[in-house]
Amino acid sequence: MPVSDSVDRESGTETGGEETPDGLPINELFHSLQGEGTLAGVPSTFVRTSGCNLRCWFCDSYHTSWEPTHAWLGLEEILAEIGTRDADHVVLTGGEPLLHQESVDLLEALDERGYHTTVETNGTIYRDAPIDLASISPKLESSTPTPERAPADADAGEWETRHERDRIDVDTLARLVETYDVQLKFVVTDGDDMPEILELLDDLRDAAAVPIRDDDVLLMPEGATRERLAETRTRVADLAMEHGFRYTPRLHVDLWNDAPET
Ligand SMILES: C[S@@+](CC[C@H](N)C(=O)[O-])C[C@H]1O[C@@H](n2cnc3c(N)ncnc32)[C@H](O)[C@@H]1O
Ligand SMILES: Nc1nc2[nH]cc(C(=O)O)c2c(=O)[nH]1
Ligand code: SF4
Ligand SMILES: [Mg+2]
Repeated sequence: MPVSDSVDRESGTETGGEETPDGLPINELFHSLQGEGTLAGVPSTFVRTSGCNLRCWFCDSYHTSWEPTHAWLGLEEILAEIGTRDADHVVLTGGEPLLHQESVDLLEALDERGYHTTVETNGTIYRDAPIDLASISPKLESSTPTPERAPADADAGEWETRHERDRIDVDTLARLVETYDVQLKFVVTDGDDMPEILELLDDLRDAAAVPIRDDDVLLMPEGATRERLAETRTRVADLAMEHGFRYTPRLHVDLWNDAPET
């Protein structure tokens, strides 16, 4: 299903009202290899919902956050599309997929059908759902859309404040790590990001009733393009080795650069 370049129906979460029942705003749905994290390389079907409660300046899924577009698909339509792909792993991503109550229904239906589910989330929203891997990417200060960093054509104004206010919620993160198998996947540019990661891990380890292993912590280089990744990845790999955390590549960027549906 190609990237949607329009909005075919208003989403409740975007208008501040109730979500329209039975369905989700879908930006794209495609088959690829999981490009990030502990399951990198696994053939997977990606379902990308539209709409996000944050606005990272570097967001590689601009059409789900800064300029959200979608086609509204019913759950049965989404399941049928997934069924046509030859993969038993499904990655629910966005935007922020846990904004939508209907994501829980989709995850339940996928679980009933025997799929392995990964949810890519910024970790600011908790929902109770059958999630096999919660792939949490807490957003660091370096993601905030300051005037210097915000996309040139974007209406950044109030988003700088909202992003900074909402990007970290330790209690929600603790609940997620207590409930699900998790990976904590930090987007890193350079060593300046490390003190904040270490401090957040300290806070989270204090707050959570389960251990968080260094093995559950992944450093991922910032970069939506091959050119940008070439600048960041060696530095980030060195930081991972220095701190005893994992490094994750962005295989899809290496393979297909920033092409849609990859
Ligand atoms: C588009 S987000 C959607 C899921 C959720 N909103 C989140 O941020 O985790 C999917 C993944 O891409 C990562 N990401 C987005 N833009 C990136 C960039 N420019 N460089 C590296 N990772 C990026 C996010 O941190 C997240 O792990
Ligand atoms: N191949 C591929 N792997 C991914 N892993 C997480 C992604 C995401 O955007 O959430 C993603 C993506 O967009 N493409
Ligand atoms: S939280 Fe995820 S989808 Fe939202 S702006 Fe940041 S990277 Fe993009
Ligand atoms: Mg992506």
